[in-house]
Amino acid sequence: MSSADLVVDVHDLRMRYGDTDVLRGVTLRIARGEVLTLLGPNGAGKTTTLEILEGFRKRSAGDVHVLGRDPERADEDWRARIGIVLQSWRDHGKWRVGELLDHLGRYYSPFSSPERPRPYDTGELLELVGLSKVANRTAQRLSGGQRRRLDVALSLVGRPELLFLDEPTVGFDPEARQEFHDVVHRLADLDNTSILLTTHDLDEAEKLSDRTVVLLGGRIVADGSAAQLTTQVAGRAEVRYRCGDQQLVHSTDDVTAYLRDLLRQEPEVEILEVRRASLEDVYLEMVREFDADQTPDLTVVPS
Ligand SMILES: Nc1ncnc2c1ncn2[C@@H]1O[C@H](COP(=O)(O)OP(=O)(O)OP(=O)(O)O)[C@@H](O)[C@H]1O
Repeated sequence: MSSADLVVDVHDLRMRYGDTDVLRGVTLRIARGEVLTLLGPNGAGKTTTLEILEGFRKRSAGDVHVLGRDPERADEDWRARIGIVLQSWRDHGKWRVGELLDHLGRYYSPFSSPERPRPYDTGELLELVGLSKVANRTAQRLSGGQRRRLDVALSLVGRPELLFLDEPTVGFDPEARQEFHDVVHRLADLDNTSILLTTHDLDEAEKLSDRTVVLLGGRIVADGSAAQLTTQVAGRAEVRYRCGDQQLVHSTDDVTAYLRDLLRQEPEVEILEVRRASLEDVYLEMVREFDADQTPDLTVVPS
């Protein structure tokens, strides 16, 4: 990957609060258009990492480049290219949703370019986040889920190249969550937006991201697509099927070969199901091993 394709390039990032080392050498790269989920238990240092990359927190050591710049020394021009979900608009609850987006969007006009027109057209943005019907409602009269969508809309108003989302779907109902997932997919596909998100929802990580990294003990202990992590860390899959009146279960690490033989030898097979370990199974196993003070199975998949 050339450095021009990298939106985030972090090497040996360290963060110490008092005498506690929270990040102990994080190395992480994110490519343009990539959606990456950062997983880790409470207190692992996810928010700290995001805040360092956003330029809101000074790191203790390490090299950090975001959109080619060191966030600690970046200017307004750089800031206009990243999207952060803030809740500061909540001081402006009397504004109507559409007007608030129009108003804050004006800040981004000087940073517009032919490839990336800024700001986002308000109508399009309202449509994208599913707030068109409440465009004329004041922000303070929105429901909790709608407020969260407005948070996201405001982070997108400058059509960011890189978007940071810290636990974006907390408090969403299943439908809002699904709609939000569609927004993330559209941003990555249509606008080539790179997205770094944190979540505690493993299903969400699996559905949304191209890559998942797991932060444990201040380091990244696994890095790969959900499929890579589940196959390489968990390995075997379970095949269940019914044959006559028998229900059978077989564990294998070569599902394709096993199924080929099975179907040749047992034409009566029905209700066939293949189950691989989910990302959640793999992640919980890593955390359990870590908590038990064992070295987790450090499978690092080269990106
Ligand atoms: N300003 C600070 N001063 C001292 N310690 C801090 C500070 N900010 C965070 N910490 C500590 O650093 C650790 C990592 O915190 P951080 O918020 O980055 O974790 P997290 O992975 O985002 O957790 P969560 O999943 O609970 O949001 C925690 O132990 C936290 O108490």
